[in-house]
Order: sequence, then C-alpha cells, then structure tokens
Amino acid sequence: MTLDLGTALVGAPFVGTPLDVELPPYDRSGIGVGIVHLGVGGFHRAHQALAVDELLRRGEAREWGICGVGLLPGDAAMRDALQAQDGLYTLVTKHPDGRLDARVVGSLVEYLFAPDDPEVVLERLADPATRIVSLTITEGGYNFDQVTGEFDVTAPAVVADARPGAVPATVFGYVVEALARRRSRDLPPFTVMSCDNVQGNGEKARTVFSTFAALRDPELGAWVHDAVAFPSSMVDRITPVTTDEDRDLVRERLGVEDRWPVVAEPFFQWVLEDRFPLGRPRFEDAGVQLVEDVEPYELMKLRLLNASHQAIAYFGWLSGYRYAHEAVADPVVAAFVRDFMDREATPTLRPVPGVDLDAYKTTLVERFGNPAVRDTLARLCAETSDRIPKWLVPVVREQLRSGGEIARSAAIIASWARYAEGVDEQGEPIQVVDRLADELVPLARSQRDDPVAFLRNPALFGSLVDEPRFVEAYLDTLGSLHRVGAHATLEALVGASPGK
Ligand SMILES: NC(=O)c1ccc[n+]([C@@H]2O[C@H](COP(=O)([O-])OP(=O)(O)OC[C@H]3O[C@@H](n4cnc5c(N)ncnc54)[C@H](O)[C@@H]3O)[C@@H](O)[C@H]2O)c1
Ligand SMILES: O=P(O)(O)OC[C@@H](O)[C@@H](O)[C@H](O)[C@H](O)CO
Repeated sequence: MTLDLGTALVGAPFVGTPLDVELPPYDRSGIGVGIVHLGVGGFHRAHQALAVDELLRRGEAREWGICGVGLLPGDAAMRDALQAQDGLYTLVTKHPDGRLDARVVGSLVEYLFAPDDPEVVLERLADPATRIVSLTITEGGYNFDQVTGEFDVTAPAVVADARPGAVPATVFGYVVEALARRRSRDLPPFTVMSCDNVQGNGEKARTVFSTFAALRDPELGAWVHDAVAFPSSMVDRITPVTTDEDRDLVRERLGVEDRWPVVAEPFFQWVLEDRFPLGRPRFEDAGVQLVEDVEPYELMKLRLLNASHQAIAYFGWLSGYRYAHEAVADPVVAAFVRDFMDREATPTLRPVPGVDLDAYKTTLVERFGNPAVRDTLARLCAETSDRIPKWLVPVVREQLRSGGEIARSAAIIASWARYAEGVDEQGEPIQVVDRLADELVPLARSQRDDPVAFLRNPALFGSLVDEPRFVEAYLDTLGSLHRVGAHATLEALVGASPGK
C-alpha cells in the first residue's frame, strides 16, 4: 500500500497507518503561524522544521507553526510539491549502516510562493502573530562584498527594490517593507534569525537589512539596525539534494508517495544566540543549544566542516570521484583533509565550550564517509565563489599573520582554480556552477600561460596575490596539478606533511 501525502493525509487524522513511518501524532488544525521561513529548501526541512515538529509532538509550540516562503522563480516547484501535500513531507534519516528512519513532518503549516501574490506574503510577515522570520537563502543571498563585508548597493535587483513603491522581488525588499509596515502600525519588529553558513550570520543580516532599509529611508535604516534582533546561529546537518532515487526509496521502502521528500544524515546540531524579544519556541526541548556567544561554534563548524568540504570537492572530482563518501574512503584524501584541519584550520579557532576538537574532527571524517547519504561532490563544488572566500580565505589570512602553515589551504584554492578550467584530467567537460562562472572559467583557462591569473580577483581573494608565501605554495600545487594530476599532487602533499 502506498500512502499519498497529497490525498490520504490532508484533513485526515494521522492514526491507523499500517506503514513503518512516523506520522505527525498531533492535530494540525489550529496550529498558528509564528515563524515565517524564507528559502524552504532541503536544509530547512531537515533542520529547523524538524525541531518545530519535535516540539509539536511534545504538545508545545502550537503558536509557532511555520509558513514557508519561496522568493525565487525556481521555488515554484517547491510550491507545487508542498501545496499539493498541505505542507507535509517525509524526512528520511540515513544511517551509515544502511538503516533508515523516516517521519512525516507537519510543522510547515503554510507555503507561499511570493511571485504568486507579493501582498499576501507582505501581510503574512507584517501580521502581529509573526514573531520570527528565519532564513536559509544561501551564502550568496546576503549580497555582500566578500572582502569589505559591505552590502552591494549597486546590485540591479536591490536598486529596483529600493525604489519608492516598488513591488518587492528580493529578500531585502520583502523583509524591509514588512518591517516598515509594522513600524507604521506601532507593532514591534519580528526577530530575524539567519540559519545560513555565513560567519557572524546575525550581525551580517543586521548589516545587509539595515543598509537596504537606509536606501529607502535613513531613519528606517537606523530603526532596523537598532530595534530589530538578529540572533546568530551555527547550524549543522549534511542534507544532500533530493534525487529521484530518494523518491523511489520513499515510495518503495516506506510506502509513501511524496513529491519532494528530504534525506539527511543522523547528525543534528543547532547552536543559537538567545535574543528573541518577542519570544521563541522552547527550542532547547528539541535539542538546540541556546548560548550567549555563538562565534566559537560557528568558526569551528565553518572552518572544520565547510572548508573541509571544499578540500574534498575539487581534488575529489579531479581524482574521478563523484560522491563525498567515495572521496574520503581514499586514504590519501582523508589524510589530506585531516592534515588541513589539524595544521591549518584548528590553530585559527578559539576554545569551544564543551567541545573536544579532536573528537569533533574524527566525527567529521566519519560523517563525510557515510555511504548512505550519497552527498554529491557536484553539490560541494557549486557556488564556490560564495564559499571559499568566506570559509577558507580567512584561515589563510590568519595563518599568514601568525606565521602558521598554509600549504594545504593554498592547495585547496589551487584545486578550485584547476577545476574552474572546466575540463577534467581526461579532457571531459566540467560544468562549473557558479554565479561568477562567466568570469572565472576564462581566467582559470588563462592560467596555463599566466599562473596567478585566477588569484588576481580582489573581490574573492583580497590581496593574497601579493603574499609571496601564499603565492609560492599556490603555484607549487597548481603546477603539480597540471603536470601530474590531482591524485599524485595529493599524495605528495600528504607525504610532505611533517610527522609523516
Ligand atoms: N544542505 C546542507 O547540508 C546545509 C547545512 C547547513 C546549512 N545550510 C544552509 O542552508 C542553505 C540552503 O541550503 P539548502 O540545502 O536548503 O539549499 P536548497 O538549494 O535546497 O534551497 C535554497 C533555498 O534558498 C533560496 N535562495 C537562494 N538564493 C536566494 C536569494 N538570493 N534570495 C532568496 N532566496 C534564495 C532558494 O530559492 C531555495 O528556496 C545553504 O546555503 C547553507 O547556508 C545547508
Ligand atoms: O550548503 P552550503 O552552500 O552552505 O555549503 C555546502 C556544504 O558544505 C554544506 O551544505 C554542509 O553540508 C553543511 O553546512 C553541513 O551542515
């Protein structure tokens, strides 16, 4: 028997299913919207929405249901899937030994596709019941300069949204217009909770939203800056892109017909600053760590997990692997990643309360190696210009300042430059998915004649091209990648590690 989330469950009591899937055991009617989430992709559905579902199962948080909002044209597919299923979807947790857990998540009680009716979204945001607006809009969504950290006021979509009376199209236009409406109605502002992999994501969100608001009206900008709370967070759960195989698995092994299930690893972590003037759900009851200062956790995660993902991505792809678990099953790749973590990323970290960093790093390599998750290197190789400058370049800068090692970080950047040439070691094309691909691919191709061409991009690398120690290490790897290929280059890098 197959349970169709689009028909069987809507409006029906979630009891009596013969299937081995946990259904929401709570009554979904009457759950109020207290959170509006912008950017409902895989991650939100595997993480925050799960936490709220957990609270609902405990009989809590009935005023904290989530209204998901898609802002970009590409979100029409999520609208079609979720609206057909009354917001329900299956979350499958994949254990390394092949075991699966599955539950149908019921916390997304509404989904709005903003281009369908911007006014409905604005009024949902401005509604007094909305007390938290959360975001997973990707690193690129914040529209700030990688080096200066400043909001790019020249982006055409931003300029258009800042015009008086504009119908919003960007996240900035929506959030700021809604805040302006609340202010004019004497309503307190909602809390803006960023859940993106951006260092200092709360402060970054404050900067970009208040700068945008000031373009409309300087007084509004000052009010957004001072009156709106922007708690920072560290979020962690590897959530790959859903595939057709995942849909088949959900249908065949679990008996659920789901237009867009989500799959994730078992690990879940969320460390959150406790700054919610209008209140919040009791997230701690769902395993969330509420702390005063999130920064040490963020740095640990972005520099050990996310930067290591980039260490695996291009070397792995050029070595012929297509999945993260395949790449780290190769002892040379695993040794390289661990060396990078130990010798270059770790020295830049502050002590992290309650965390044994050695154990954390060991767990990370195990998580990358989970064969059931099937996280693709293609996902990790995408949009690098929003990732390496944010997660890895700061490591290089700090190590240069302190006289620490930088060979592996330089090698990771060189592996990106080699990958960005758009042709692999067998001469097969590589599809470079990056908002700057049109600029980066020709630059990378020119590096056979002009080896530092790729580095001459201050928006991505600042002045690294003027740092002789960095450039020497970078050129060593790039030359080796061209001469002997990715795997032999990694072997040499690992063999050259002190202590090996
Ligand atoms: N996937 C993971 O393993 C993971 C883990 C931790 C954190 N995250 C964070 O979550 C983000 C999203 O990841 P995902 O796996 O859900 O990706 P996804 O591609 O499934 O979803 C991304 C969502 O963001 C929206 N979006 C993208 N750019 C936007 C913009 N400029 N303005 C407004 N909306 C925009 C998209 O329309 C989509 O709804 C990541 O970039 C990262 O910051 C992801
Ligand atoms: O999704 P992004 O763009 O932030 O980065 C790619 C991965 O490194 C990231 O998604 C990790 O899987 C995630 O941060 C694990 O919690």
